[in-house]
Amino acid sequence: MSVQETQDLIEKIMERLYEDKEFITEETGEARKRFFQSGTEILTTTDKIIKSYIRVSRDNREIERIPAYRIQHNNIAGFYKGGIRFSEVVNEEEVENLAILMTLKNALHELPYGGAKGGVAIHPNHYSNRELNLIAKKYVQRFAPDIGPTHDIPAPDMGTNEQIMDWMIGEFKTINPGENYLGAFTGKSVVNGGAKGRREATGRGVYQSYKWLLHNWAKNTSKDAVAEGLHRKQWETLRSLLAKNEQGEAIDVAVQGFGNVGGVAAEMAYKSTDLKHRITAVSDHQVTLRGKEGLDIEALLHYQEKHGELPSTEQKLENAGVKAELLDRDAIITEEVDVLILVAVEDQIVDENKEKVSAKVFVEGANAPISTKADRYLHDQGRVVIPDVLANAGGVMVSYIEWKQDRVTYLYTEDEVLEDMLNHMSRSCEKVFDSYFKEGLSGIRNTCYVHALKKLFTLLYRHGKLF
Ligand SMILES: NC(=O)c1ccc[n+]([C@@H]2O[C@H](COP(=O)([O-])OP(=O)(O)OC[C@H]3O[C@@H](n4cnc5c(N)ncnc54)[C@H](O)[C@@H]3O)[C@@H](O)[C@H]2O)c1
Repeated sequence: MSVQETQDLIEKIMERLYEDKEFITEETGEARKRFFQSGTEILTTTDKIIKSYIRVSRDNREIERIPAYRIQHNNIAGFYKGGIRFSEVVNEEEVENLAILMTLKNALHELPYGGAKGGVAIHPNHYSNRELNLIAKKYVQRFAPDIGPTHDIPAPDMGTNEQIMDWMIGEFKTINPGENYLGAFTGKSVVNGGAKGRREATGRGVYQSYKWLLHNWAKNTSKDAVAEGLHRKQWETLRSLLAKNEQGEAIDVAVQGFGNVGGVAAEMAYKSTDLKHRITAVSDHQVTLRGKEGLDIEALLHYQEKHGELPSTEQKLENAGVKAELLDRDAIITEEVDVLILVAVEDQIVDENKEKVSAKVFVEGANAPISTKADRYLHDQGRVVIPDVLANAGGVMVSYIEWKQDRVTYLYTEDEVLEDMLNHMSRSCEKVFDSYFKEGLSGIRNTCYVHALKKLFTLLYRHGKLF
């Protein structure tokens, strides 16, 4: 999804909210029109885009200039919040879009944060630890005036981890002596004030959003309780998956991306006792592995932990003790499965390949892996897309817990953290799926945007920001 697509969707939903006379009943006529125009302008405009270059001296003594970004979209709901991504394809447009999605995600899940995102255009595997440490510290030096526990709070994202956050907080502390530094970054190591269970949180949340829809909702909701039309088709889609389990068959699942989030989501589906799954394909940046009888996910996780990637040759598969067919990286998109969990990068299902996918349920663990047009196409076919803003918020939910514990210097237990996150995710799912299926709103993503934009617009209105 591009920035333009996201902004267009925001505009469309704001028009809908303007027409909804039960929303902000105090304002009518010209004043109402003006307020909604003004709210739409604010929410489709990014507050601040900061681009810089990080100069790094490589181990071979060459000097490299690397583009780096911090983009703050909106903070009406609270301090800016969003991850920092290390990826060679990072660019301004991508980071801005991700910052907008963070504003929407935090509002949807009622977290007291606005939206931001950061990025550094490197492939982390091509840099030594010394070089990564330098890049992390220089990033903080460049962006320090715009970061802080009560201003903008970064976290890990693709290509970054708790080690990078620890280096960043170390530098932040050096630059800002005497300040409350711990809450300036989340996703740190536990010894450094991080929340227990943070690494698993996003993957577990991704799986929870899917499990909640199938196991808690579809299982217990009759067709009559669903709005007529497409939504009933989608109810049938979900019931067809449950029917497989009832007949003793497994639900076939493919997981694109086998990193922090994808690995955990795959493991949750693999080990689930509430629903019976067979993981028939997984992929990473090099390869798709197919195992029609079900892949040994535990062995693959073990291999991934040791080598940082999936086995991509016959010899490596043998070393991993895994039986699988080796396919092209992108083959996973068109695998014949019931559920496709997308946890790699943006723009994986787009206009060009949307007709070739065969899954019935899609879970967006990554941000924006399905384009607006493809989403509409899948929706019109009665298939179900659980969108990024809903599905992948487990990480930021736990970041909120981490930020709170860093303010009072109290360490929540892992059970407390994960229980809090899973309950939070279930509440969000209930809110979204109830209004989507019962009120017949058009698309689950649109439903999420309606909830998020109602909250953001109400805050702008109550703060007196609209004229
Ligand atoms: N980590 C979080 O807490 C978090 C939170 C919200 C959203 N996300 C999103 O989830 C996605 C994955 O994040 P992560 O933290 O697991 O990252 P990661 O770097 O740990 O893993 C990314 C995985 O995707 C694979 N990959 C990269 N390019 C690919 C491609 N073109 N095709 C197939 N696989 C590819 C990598 O090999 C790796 O297995 C990202 O889009 C990220 O923005 C992450």
